[in-house]
Amino acid sequence: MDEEQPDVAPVVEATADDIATMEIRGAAAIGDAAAEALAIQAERSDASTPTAFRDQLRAAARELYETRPTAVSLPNALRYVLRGIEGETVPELRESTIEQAREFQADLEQAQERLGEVGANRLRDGDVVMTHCHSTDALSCVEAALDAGKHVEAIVKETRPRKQGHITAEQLREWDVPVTLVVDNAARRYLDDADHVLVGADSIAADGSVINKIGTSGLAVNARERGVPVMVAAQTIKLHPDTMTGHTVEIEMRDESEVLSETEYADITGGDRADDGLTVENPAFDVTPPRHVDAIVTERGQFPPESIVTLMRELFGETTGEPWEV
Ligand SMILES: O=C(COP(=O)(O)O)[C@H](O)[C@H](O)COP(=O)(O)O
Repeated sequence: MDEEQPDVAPVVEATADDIATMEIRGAAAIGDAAAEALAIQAERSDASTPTAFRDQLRAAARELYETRPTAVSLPNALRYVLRGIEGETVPELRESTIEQAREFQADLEQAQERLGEVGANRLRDGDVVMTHCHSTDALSCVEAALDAGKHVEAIVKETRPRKQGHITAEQLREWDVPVTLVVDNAARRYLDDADHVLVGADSIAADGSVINKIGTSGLAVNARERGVPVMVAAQTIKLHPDTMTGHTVEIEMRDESEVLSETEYADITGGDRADDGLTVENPAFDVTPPRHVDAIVTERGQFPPESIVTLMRELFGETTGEPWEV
């Protein structure tokens, strides 16, 4: 008989679903939502013993962890909360879990602000940035530059297939930043008009490789060829500690329906769904090697990609592991 699964609050399942379906998207937002879900799990737990409480929390963390594999902000958020919990009784454990989650969320917000100030120092008055996908870490650099009185303009890549660039364009227009929206294939042409490529990250590996939205690596290669510096804005929850011990970052493969509608599929195959001659691949992220990155901007300062491992070791030591596993 299956061992009875510990009760997980419905809001945790709803949050996990929102992350998996990208209702909640972007590494920072995903980390924040995971911490929030653990806090609510703790608040609503009906556990009668400390062991039952911890079992429920681990089950909630596993459910959240299994949503999307690439943004390390998700496991880093789960580790931060689960590792910091103290207490002997259920009320003590409940309070400690909520406290840890709120601390993580506050740190996230402060880190993004500090990161923005560091990144803004790299932006001169009148600079043009080219963006890819939608990164709140990257845009915090633009916001800080605007707050410092600098004029910034943006060339925004739409970022197929889900066009997250539209979110970036909307945010920049709210800040009255002039925006030129282009299709992804136009990026190389418009690099001539850009002073920086400014992107975010889902994970940063120990060798300085940057895992971010699909298309980032090609943009970085073109930027290098055009002599446009590539700035990666990534707070330290994006550092992927498992890569210090040789693990690689899983690249999420998303559904073909994001690339091709049923109608388009039928048009191509003449309506023959059984046509196995058509394959649609939809990797959501790619890996940009450190040689194509000029600076990784964090809340702890900026780092050449080759030296990010020193910060990773300082912050994460050798400890990684998955405290949600029984
Ligand atoms: O690749 C994406 C989002 O991918 P998706 O839309 O598939 O989640 C973003 O550039 C990073 O997550 C950084 O975002 P932030 O700086 O906001 O953490």
